[in-house]
Amino acid sequence: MGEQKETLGFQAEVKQLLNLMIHSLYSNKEIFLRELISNASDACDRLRFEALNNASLYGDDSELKIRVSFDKAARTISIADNGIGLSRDEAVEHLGTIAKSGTREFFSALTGDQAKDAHLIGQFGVGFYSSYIVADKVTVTSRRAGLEANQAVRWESGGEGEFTVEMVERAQRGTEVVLHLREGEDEFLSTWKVREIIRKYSDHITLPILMKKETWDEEKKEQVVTDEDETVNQASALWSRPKSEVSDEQYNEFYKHVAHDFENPLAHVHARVEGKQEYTQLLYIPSKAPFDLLDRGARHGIKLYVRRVFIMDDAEQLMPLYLRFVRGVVDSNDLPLNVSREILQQSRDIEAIRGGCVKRILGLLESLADSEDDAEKEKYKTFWKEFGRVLKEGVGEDFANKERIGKLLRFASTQADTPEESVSLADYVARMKEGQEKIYYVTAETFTAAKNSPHLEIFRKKGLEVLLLSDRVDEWVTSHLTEFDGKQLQSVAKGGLDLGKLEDAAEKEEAEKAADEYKELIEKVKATLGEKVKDVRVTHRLTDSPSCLVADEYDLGGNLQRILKAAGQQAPASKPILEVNPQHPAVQRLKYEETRFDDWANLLLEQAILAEGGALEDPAGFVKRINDLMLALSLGSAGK
Ligand SMILES: Nc1ncnc2c1ncn2[C@@H]1O[C@H](COP(=O)(O)OP(=O)(O)OP(=O)(O)O)[C@@H](O)[C@H]1O
Repeated sequence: MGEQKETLGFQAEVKQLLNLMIHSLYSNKEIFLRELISNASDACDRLRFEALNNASLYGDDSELKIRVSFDKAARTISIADNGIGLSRDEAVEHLGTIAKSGTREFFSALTGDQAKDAHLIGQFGVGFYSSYIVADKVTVTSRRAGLEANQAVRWESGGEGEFTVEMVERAQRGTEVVLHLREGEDEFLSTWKVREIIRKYSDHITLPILMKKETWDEEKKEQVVTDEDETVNQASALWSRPKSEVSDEQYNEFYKHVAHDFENPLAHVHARVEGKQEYTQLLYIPSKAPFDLLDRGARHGIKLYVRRVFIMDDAEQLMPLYLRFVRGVVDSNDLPLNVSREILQQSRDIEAIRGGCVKRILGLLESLADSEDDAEKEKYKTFWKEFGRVLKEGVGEDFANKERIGKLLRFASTQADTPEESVSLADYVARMKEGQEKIYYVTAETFTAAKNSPHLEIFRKKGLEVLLLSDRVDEWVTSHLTEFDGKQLQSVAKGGLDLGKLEDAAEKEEAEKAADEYKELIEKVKATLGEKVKDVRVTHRLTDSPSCLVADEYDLGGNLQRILKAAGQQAPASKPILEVNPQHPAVQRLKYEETRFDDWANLLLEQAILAEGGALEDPAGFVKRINDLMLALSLGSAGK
């Protein structure tokens, strides 16, 4: 003991968040209670988990509960739990900083527009700091499980940049958060009001939430608080109730608790599985992607319970990475209570449960995607916009479900020519032309680059649809999903273009003639470009552009090579094939060019590289060539 009260500063982000939160969330102020009860419940869950290996942490107090009370005279409301508690250092760390993944993204997404920012804050997680919406001072007194009574901590702050901490005595383990209400917030000093809020937002909490009972005092002619406890919530695990007894609102509130989200989920599935493995699953798809969606190391959202006892958060073995956005609860009847992460990793039972969860989620997505109902269909669109990029990873990750995932994919295509990803592979196949055997796609770094790719010219001319892929992960998708519904997926920028039955005899003949006629020129270009290309040939793909690059059938495409390079990975160097268009005047005149043949040949290559979004090895050389040629042309015309 004897440690002096210390004053410390909040991390800059906390100050900013507090400010924003008080203003943007005021219209929703009662949620502070939900957040504090949620934290109290998490703290009890954490204690139960640590106590699995160290039962002495319970001391003589093993009935976990949450108590909400208020003091009218002092104008305070208090939320107390006998969970894991906080040590001094933990209080300083957890209640003074934000240590979440996605923090940077969150702050850079803020707009200054209150309505929009309220949304973002909700998505980011409001938690403990939401106390300051209604309080102008918050006092947290806490004793970590396992520490002595004199090792408790008192944290206090007016939420304006600084907080104090000091060591104090506390008889019981756990945390009490006392809110000193702001002027005008007296509505929270009513049993009736507080009970209503708890029932609305926190009914699903599995621990009892206790309040003192109130009765009517005849003499005083008013409600008085008695000494008797009553449990305000149902305090039974929501997922263990039959579906018919759970309302949509209850499902939604439970979601907000498990997912630490502010908004309603997009959809949920609730099922009891019987048979070899018995378990209950209540799984949700959020309506918004979290800030750290693309971070494959970010935390997962499934809580594991065994026979209603909380075992762990973030049970990554229960969901594959490509479904890392799913939130919810799995409650097993068969796993041992002392199951650890290590055991989970090798458990066959877990594998079966995980397989069941994946099927359930894919089924839920299919039901949205295939629904006749417009609202459900709209949900699938929202889902795809938020999480499509991640679901795509599944094509390579989950071999067993590859086909099902394939059906759920949505792409942009030349059909609408807009960036909106709305075309399924089944839609594409249904629209395939008579005689078309393959599903064609192009990959590029951006939608615009894909849409304007010279490789599409012949496809546009013939009215053949091409999928326009511009996500990085699309390269991964197409390398794993090589077939759909018996049709091969074919890059329009790879290999020799064989349009098969789509080409008529006259076109074939003309192409052969051109190849013959240009043989000599092609050889000359090839000799000029030397090591820069793998081959040069006459194209079938172009109608307007003079040249384009293609990758050999089994080589990496240009886009993939650039992605790998940007990611600092060693890509096997493969050289492109240059295809030139004999219909183009620039190619035709090359037949007669002598003095500047080298410049022209290089330009054919360089513009093809630029058109597909590549970088030139010698940009200065390119600029010089362009200028020389422009000069030569203008001199030529001036001389006329
Ligand atoms: N009642 C409590 N008992 C023990 N620790 C607590 C309690 N309340 C908060 N904490 C600690 O403070 C941390 C910060 O809480 P806060 O509510 O700000 O964020 P969070 O619960 O981690 O996430 P979110 O913001 O998404 O709710 C918690 O992660 C926890 O470690």
